[in-house]
Amino acid sequence: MTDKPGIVITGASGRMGQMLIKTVLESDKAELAGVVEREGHDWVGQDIGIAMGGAALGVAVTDDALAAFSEAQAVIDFTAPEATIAFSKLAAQAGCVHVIGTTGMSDAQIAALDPAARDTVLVRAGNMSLGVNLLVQLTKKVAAALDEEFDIEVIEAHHHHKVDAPSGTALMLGEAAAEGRGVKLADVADRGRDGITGARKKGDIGFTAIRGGDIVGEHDVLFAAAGERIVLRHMATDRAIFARGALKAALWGQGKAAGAYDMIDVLGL
Ligand SMILES: NC(=O)C1=CN([C@@H]2O[C@H](COP(=O)(O)OP(=O)(O)OC[C@H]3O[C@@H](n4cnc5c(N)ncnc54)[C@H](O)[C@@H]3O)[C@@H](O)[C@H]2O)C=CC1
Ligand SMILES: O=C(O)C1=N[C@H](C(=O)O)C[C@H](O)C1
Repeated sequence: MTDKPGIVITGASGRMGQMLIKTVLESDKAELAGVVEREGHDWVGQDIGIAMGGAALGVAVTDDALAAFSEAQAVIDFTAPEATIAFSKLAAQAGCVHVIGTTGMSDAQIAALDPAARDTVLVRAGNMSLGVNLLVQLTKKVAAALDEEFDIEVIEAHHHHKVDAPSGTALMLGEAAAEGRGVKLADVADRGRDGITGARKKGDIGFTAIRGGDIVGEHDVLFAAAGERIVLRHMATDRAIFARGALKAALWGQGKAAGAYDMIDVLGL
């Protein structure tokens, strides 16, 4: 027994799940308390070290999330929307901080997290990296300084496995641009142009999603006016940046009052 917070990673076999497990194992501030995969996955029951192709770690992959959460202080969850909603209820029941990196959640799915946030600390962000959260603040500032003569476009690129578009990060950047402009993103978002779209509507915030190869995650916020352009850019080349941010959030959440938080709160930006 140590006094380091015990962390459970859900979606253990996923791209982020494996990165998160490595990050927790390398940390001297936290311990790996458990790993969860979905029922029927062939990793369930195996030692996580062996499943990941290394030495045994003495932590078995389980599909019993509540049992795993009950032995931990925080859950880091980069899975899928319906799984994340179910985990939010179990994390609240177990009294764990719930760090959510899952993207592609509808407004109704995000609202379904509210009851859990009344009982526990829930930190959710479409991007857990320091760089992107700084970019969010810069985007808000630049959008506030410019008028509608500057067309705002958010362009993102990701690997070919990604299932949701626009990315969670693109939506964070779009929200920041809209907030800077003093408008609601839902009123001005232009997503998925195709065919005879008509000319661009002044004040719209456009989104473009590129999918290909192994791109980790790239985001541009373009402010384009007659005669000049400003581009704010973040390029992720290593998923470790998301995992480090998520672990920071899990540690930050210890002892905090129940509620819904984001990475701007965690990073104090
Ligand atoms: N917020 C951030 O900083 C970042 C967010 N993401 C998001 O994280 C999510 C996962 O991304 P990847 O790891 O690339 O996907 P992935 O497809 O490699 O992994 C998802 C994992 O979740 C597991 N899973 C699904 N349902 C489950 C359930 N009910 N119980 C337990 N496990 C379950 C799957 O079996 C799989 O192992 C996506 O929504 C992605 O957009 C990814 C990178 C950074
Ligand atoms: O699915 C991914 O890979 C990523 N998802 C997040 C998003 O939707 O923005 C964050 C990062 O860009 C990688």
